[in-house]
Amino acid sequence: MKCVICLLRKDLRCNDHPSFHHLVAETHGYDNLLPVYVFPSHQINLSGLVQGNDENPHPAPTSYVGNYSRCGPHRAAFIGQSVWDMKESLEALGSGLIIRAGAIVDVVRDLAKGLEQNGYHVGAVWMTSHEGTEEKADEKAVVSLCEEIGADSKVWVDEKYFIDDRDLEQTHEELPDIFTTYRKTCEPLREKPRPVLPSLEAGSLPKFPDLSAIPPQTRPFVIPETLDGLVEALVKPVASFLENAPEFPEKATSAHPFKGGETKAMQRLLHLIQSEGMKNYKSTRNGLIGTEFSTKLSAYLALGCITARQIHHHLLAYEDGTNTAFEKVDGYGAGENEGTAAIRFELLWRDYMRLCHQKFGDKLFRLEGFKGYEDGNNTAEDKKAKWKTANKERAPPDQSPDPDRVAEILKRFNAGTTGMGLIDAAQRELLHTGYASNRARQNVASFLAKHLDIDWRYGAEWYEMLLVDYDVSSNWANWQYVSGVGNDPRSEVRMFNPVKQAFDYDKDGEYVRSWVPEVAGFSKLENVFQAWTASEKDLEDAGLADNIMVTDPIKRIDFSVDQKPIKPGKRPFFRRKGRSRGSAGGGETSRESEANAVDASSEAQVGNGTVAAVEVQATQDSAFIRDSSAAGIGDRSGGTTVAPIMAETTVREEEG
Ligand SMILES: Cc1cc2nc3c(=O)[nH]c(=O)nc-3n(C[C@H](O)[C@H](O)[C@H](O)COP(=O)(O)OP(=O)(O)OC[C@H]3O[C@@H](n4cnc5c(N)ncnc54)[C@H](O)[C@@H]3O)c2cc1C
Repeated sequence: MKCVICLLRKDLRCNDHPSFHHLVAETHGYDNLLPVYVFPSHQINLSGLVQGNDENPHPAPTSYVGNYSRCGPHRAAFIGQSVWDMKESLEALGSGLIIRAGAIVDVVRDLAKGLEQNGYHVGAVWMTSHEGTEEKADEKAVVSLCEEIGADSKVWVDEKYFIDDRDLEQTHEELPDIFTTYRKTCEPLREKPRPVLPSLEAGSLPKFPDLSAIPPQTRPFVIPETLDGLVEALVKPVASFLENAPEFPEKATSAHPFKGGETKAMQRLLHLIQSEGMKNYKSTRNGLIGTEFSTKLSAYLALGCITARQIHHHLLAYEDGTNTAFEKVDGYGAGENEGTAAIRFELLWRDYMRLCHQKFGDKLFRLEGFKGYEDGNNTAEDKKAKWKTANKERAPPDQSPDPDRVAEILKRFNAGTTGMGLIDAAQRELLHTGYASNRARQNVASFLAKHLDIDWRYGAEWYEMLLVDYDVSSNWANWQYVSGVGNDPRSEVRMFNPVKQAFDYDKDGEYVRSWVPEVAGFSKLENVFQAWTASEKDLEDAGLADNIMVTDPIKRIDFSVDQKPIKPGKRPFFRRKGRSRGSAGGGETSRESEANAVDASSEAQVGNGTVAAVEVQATQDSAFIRDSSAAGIGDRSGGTTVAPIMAETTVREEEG
């Protein structure tokens, strides 16, 4: 009996799955199909799956710069749920899923050998292509193994993206370095995705092999027999990742309480259309609190529980009025609207991040980013020297702040005790829930890379550990973008003012108050967003006078809503050294100006016990002149002339 092994990785869905579809719709010559998922030892800590007193033969996978776990508890649970859902869905279709742990190629070798011994000939191993150095190495290893054992191999195109790779206008090398230029080659976006593949019907897949013929999981691992058991085993070794982590605050709620899997992904998608979440997306996407402000589809997309074209397809049905399930929704049958267009735009960003990864390869993980050291006006030495590290071996002898201080800052950055309210709230939300909004992520990345000048890869790796929706391309390329080493054409001058951002996007301080309960009692927003600005009395009343966020904030930003610098008298623990600069008013327009102007030339030193000068003064208005005529849906900048000192600080955008 001829069997094909279908190795699943980040394609954890039954529907709109090319290789399953092929097995149902085309002639192929396989009698049996064995779907397999392997928890990969190089990315997930497998110690919780080890039986008895045996030892895990694989070292705990940790990151390169920060030595953090590669996959933390939130994503470990989400992956476990997604795999289990896949198993149940395949069983409902009359097939099944074998779950294994270890090195992918070893698992495939063992399975192929055992199946051959039990009367099944493994004719082929199929897998879907995924980005990532390790993913590519696994693909190569499996292809070599197939050559060794005389089986065919096939690496399928990853079809979970918006525009199919085969329909792109350009090769990887030709990919424009500016998103807008790329986007223009794809318009109109609504016409670009391929149709979704037909749903699978029960009994349509080739037969699952006899269970008795499938070799068991090799020692020392044991795969639990229940979902709860599996999730517990995956989470256990990585559950504790931060000493003295702040407690989950009583008043905070997770924006991402969702469970993994194709079934949940589809439920979420239908809910988003039926609740008008998609229609209203453009105006709500910058929210910070609750489940409804953006789609929360990212984790499902990252694991391939859903494809971007499935999202598009359902939006089409709503826009074209072809699915009565949506007939009561405002805008049914009325064509593309602002919200649905904006979703497509974001999905294209996701495509673009992956294409950049393909174009630049391992530069994705380098400190100097896609840009490299030779780009721009600065020398390679200047560029290298900008980045502070906690690594004593790599730090130059005169690094300021020194590596110990950087290590301390990083601990506080990770724990959310920097004293910068928005950043602390975002970091605490992340560590408790595995999610933070795009707005919060941009601010966090900008804070680390542009305000503190710390090697941005610490942040990217921390995100890699904690994000439930971690995706190698989206995470690292976004970190590069915000850190100014990636594909942001105005990266040198663009940075976020996290205080102004908090005033703009957390208007009542609800987000910061809920995740940083220490500051919840302050009545003035500026105190909520930077506790050190509170009066001595208010600090005493709040029990914060000796709190490190007040006595040693990592950064102080001189910002007030009335555009007046904060008076020195209001800073009880703050010795002002420098003169802050004023800024010209300008006025931001629309969603395009997503960040806010700061004086990049008055950048701070990282606080060093004794406090640095007042580094940044920002006003509510940013000082740039905008030609808003160029901005359309999705365009976040339009043509922009940047004023000499103050710079526009939009997010992720685009050509000037
Ligand atoms: C520093 C940083 C790190 C990030 N790391 C990741 C990551 O590891 N994985 C990830 O999926 N996204 C990442 N993003 C992008 C974005 O923040 C998330 O996709 C988004 O917040 C997820 O929430 P959502 O699904 O509700 O998004 P929505 O606002 O509902 O957007 C819809 C979908 O569009 C895509 N999308 C939206 N914004 C972006 C973007 N900037 N880049 C790429 N795709 C986007 C996502 O697939 C998202 O699910 C990162 C952004 C920043 C600034």
